Amino acid sequence: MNVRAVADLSPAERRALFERDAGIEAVRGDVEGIVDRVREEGDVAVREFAEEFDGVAVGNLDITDEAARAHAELEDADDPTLEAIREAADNVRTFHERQRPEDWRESFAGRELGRRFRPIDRAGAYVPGGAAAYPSSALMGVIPAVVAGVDHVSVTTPPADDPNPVTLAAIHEAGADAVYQVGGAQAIAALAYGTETVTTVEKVVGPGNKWVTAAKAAVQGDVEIDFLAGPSEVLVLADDTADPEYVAAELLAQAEHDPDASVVAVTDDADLADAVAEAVEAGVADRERAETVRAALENDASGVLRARSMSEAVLFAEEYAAEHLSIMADDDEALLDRITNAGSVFLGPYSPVAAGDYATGPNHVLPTNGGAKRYGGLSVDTFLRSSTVQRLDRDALDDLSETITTLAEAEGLEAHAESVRKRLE
Ligand SMILES: NC(=O)c1ccc[n+]([C@@H]2O[C@H](COP(=O)([O-])OP(=O)(O)OC[C@H]3O[C@@H](n4cnc5c(N)ncnc54)[C@H](O)[C@@H]3O)[C@@H](O)[C@H]2O)c1
Ligand SMILES: N[C@H](CO)Cc1c[nH]c[nH+]1
Ligand SMILES: [Zn+2]
Repeated sequence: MNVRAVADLSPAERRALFERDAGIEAVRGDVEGIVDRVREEGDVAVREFAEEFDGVAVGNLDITDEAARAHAELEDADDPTLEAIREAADNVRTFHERQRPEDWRESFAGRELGRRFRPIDRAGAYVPGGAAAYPSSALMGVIPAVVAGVDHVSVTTPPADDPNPVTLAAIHEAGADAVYQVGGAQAIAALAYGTETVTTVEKVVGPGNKWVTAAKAAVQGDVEIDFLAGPSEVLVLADDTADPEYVAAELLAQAEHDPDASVVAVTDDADLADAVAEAVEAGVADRERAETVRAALENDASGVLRARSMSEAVLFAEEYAAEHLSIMADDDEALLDRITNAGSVFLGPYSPVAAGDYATGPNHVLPTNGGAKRYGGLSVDTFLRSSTVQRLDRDALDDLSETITTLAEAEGLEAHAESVRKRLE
């Protein structure tokens, strides 16, 4: 990786970093074709796409019972992976239970006003599983829905000749009601529009590669979605106290997700920048998934950057609006105070992003492509809708009547004004 100065970035380089789209735009047309076919042809199209993109001749699309069996088998074998899933699930559940909002009512001046929160009925969570298996994403997608009280949670995950038992067990442990072996854009379309086998849902959530993410953008409007959670990203904001090996480890970790992943380090220390670039190079060689890692590192949206000051580095981080922001610096809290745009922030040398990816409890389904400027990650709120409640006594209506009727008349809506006057006659 070569080191570039933030101040010397060309307009095209800045665009690649700040308007990164992880290849999603390029597959939009293909994805629309996939979505349309699933909408029109249902299971037939889903099976054809499974053959074409996953190389699997799918038997039964519904694998809910297989997930329960995989879970029971790991349990019978006292499998340590199931133990890890359970501990992670407990932490995710605990963190999300704190997010459940309380209904409230307040009375004053004869007005009783309030807000109530109710879960949606049916949610669908995509659990990725193309190049790697993602049992952790099953916990992150399903548990918040269960905590919110969603009545029916479906999961789709890519098909395989030998489905990953750990992913299936995690989906079951998380509390999914139905599991379908469908991957990619076709899975998102199946959840959005329904097929003979896959039940339609009210909201589709979850992360995935560029095809999954483009499909969520395509169905948005016909069905609710959480937000776009595409190929992973990390931005490390580091000063001269950071260990270059730790910074490099963060870049390598998120780079192994996808050739379209974006990984960046920005620092005011020129020596650190050089050392990070060197450590990344040394770390790519001979590793598993080296091709994926190399492609992600060479991405136009990745790089090691030198800033003239930590203030310039912070401004860069604000504009970048990373999915994951790791701050390894002496006064990390002071830097954090100046940051508003980030999906999840990891403070200090002992808080690797992997801790949040798997085990601490906060959700790892987070906005990519700068979405952190506009919304936060998956949470219990994602699965709730609110309604407001109001009750007025006669005096309270009388007190407000002038305001109501004046505004109604200003809008030319006489029947609105009349509905108030009638009650006060
Ligand atoms: N942002 C987040 O919160 C977050 C969280 C976890 C994972 N992720 C991301 O999820 C992604 C997982 O990607 P993955 O590929 O391993 O699994 P995936 O399940 O997202 O994608 C696999 C599917 O892609 C489809 N596909 C593959 N090649 C295709 C082609 N040429 N045309 C059409 N469709 C095709 C197939 O249908 C396959 O089932 C990674 O990008 C990872 O970074 C993001
Ligand atoms: N880093 C991913 C979110 O972008 C989540 C994940 C799952 N497994 C490992 N990592
Ligand atoms: Zn990760």
